[in-house]
Amino acid sequence: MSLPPPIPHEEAQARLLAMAAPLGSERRPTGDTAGRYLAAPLLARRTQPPADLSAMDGYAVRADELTGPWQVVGESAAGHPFDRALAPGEAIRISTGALMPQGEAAVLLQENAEREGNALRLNGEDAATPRHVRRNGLDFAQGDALLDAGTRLSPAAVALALSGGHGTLDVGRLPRIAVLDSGDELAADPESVAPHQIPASNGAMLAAMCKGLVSEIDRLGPVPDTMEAMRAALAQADAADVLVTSGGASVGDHDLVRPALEEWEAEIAFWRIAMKPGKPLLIARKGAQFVVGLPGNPVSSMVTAYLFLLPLLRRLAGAAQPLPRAITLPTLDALPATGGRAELVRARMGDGGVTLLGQQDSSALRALAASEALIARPAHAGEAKAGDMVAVYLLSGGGWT
Ligand SMILES: Nc1nc2c(c(=O)[nH]1)N[C@H]1C(S)=C(S)[C@@H](COP(=O)(O)OP(=O)(O)OC[C@H]3O[C@@H](n4cnc5c(N)ncnc54)[C@H](O)[C@@H]3O)O[C@H]1N2
Ligand code: MOO
Repeated sequence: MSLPPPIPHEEAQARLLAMAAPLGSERRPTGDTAGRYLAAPLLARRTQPPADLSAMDGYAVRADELTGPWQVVGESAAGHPFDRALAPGEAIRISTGALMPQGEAAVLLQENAEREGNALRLNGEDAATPRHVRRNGLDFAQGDALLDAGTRLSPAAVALALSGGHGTLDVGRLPRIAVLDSGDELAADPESVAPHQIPASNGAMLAAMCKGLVSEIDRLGPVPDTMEAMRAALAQADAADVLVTSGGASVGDHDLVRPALEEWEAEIAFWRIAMKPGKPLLIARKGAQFVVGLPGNPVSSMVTAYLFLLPLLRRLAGAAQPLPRAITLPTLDALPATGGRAELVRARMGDGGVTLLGQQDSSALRALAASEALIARPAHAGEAKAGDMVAVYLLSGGGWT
């Protein structure tokens, strides 16, 4: 069999994303949209703050009377405004977030005031100042652009949308996926594993990675290495927007994913990527459905899911920027020169940089579970010395999922 030459992973990512478009949108209560992607630009429906507010607890005074003394004539509490301008010599009690009185006014901090009955004066510390006033529209004004289409709704973005007067939001519809484990050696029950078997672990790992980006996950398999079994399993994947397979993607006699997909009438878009781990990655389409065929080795499966599957799901869910973002950090260890494939090296965060994990075999789950970052080394790179800057994807506490 003559094999297609492996393509660079950046090119493969671009080709995959160019094939995909957002699935459409649905309207959801804003409070339920964290993690979703905004389907349209969001404009403010109101101004925030809607009036000048006090930023501190204390007293509101006239802006032309910053040193007093004053007479306290009332109060503005949050939600209970004082509804007139101050006359000369007047002050009102004011709390943080409460409306300032009408007219130009300033705030005297409570800690800087001395009060006896309603008589109020400075206590020798700072005078009243307009700096403690939050001006009308400080955050945004009605009609301002708050968020772009395709933005991921972080918890803060949800708060912003609510503050902007939006009780519901149009967000991208989430894809439905099927995740298929394949291989004769896989045991479904990790507590009952014959010596010639290993527990099926990729499906659960992949499902966990996709959670939050999908509406439903159908788990299929483990599917034995026969065309009949594969045929039966694929027949159950018809409702999925994306079918994810792991294993059986390489060139062995029992690697049936590709022939089974072809028989299922999926069209192979590309197969084989110049990256380590992850060379046998396969992308196919059946009508509007995508197939992401991940390599079976657990590390290869995870890394290719991170670089291809999750970006595809994000794009389908409406993300404007679906790819993970690498940052640059010093490597604390020397790294060997690379060959013809880009390398994704499992690493941990160290003191002032990244440090590589000892076991880099693509079957090694212990090192994978310990990894907090992937160092991305280009193909044909020379040796890196300790202290050299390298591109890093953060998987833990900052993973761009
Ligand atoms: N002659 C060649 N052999 C191989 C090549 C190659 O280019 N030429 N590529 C190697 C690379 S790179 C990888 S990666 C593997 C991937 O092969 P497959 O995708 O066909 O995966 P399998 O052979 O089915 O399985 C590999 C490995 O992973 C274990 N596995 C599979 N599925 C699961 C699962 N759901 N849970 C846990 N573990 C799983 C499986 O038992 C194998 O140990 O091919 C190389 N070979
Ligand atoms: O690419 Mo395989 O994924 O090297 O083990």
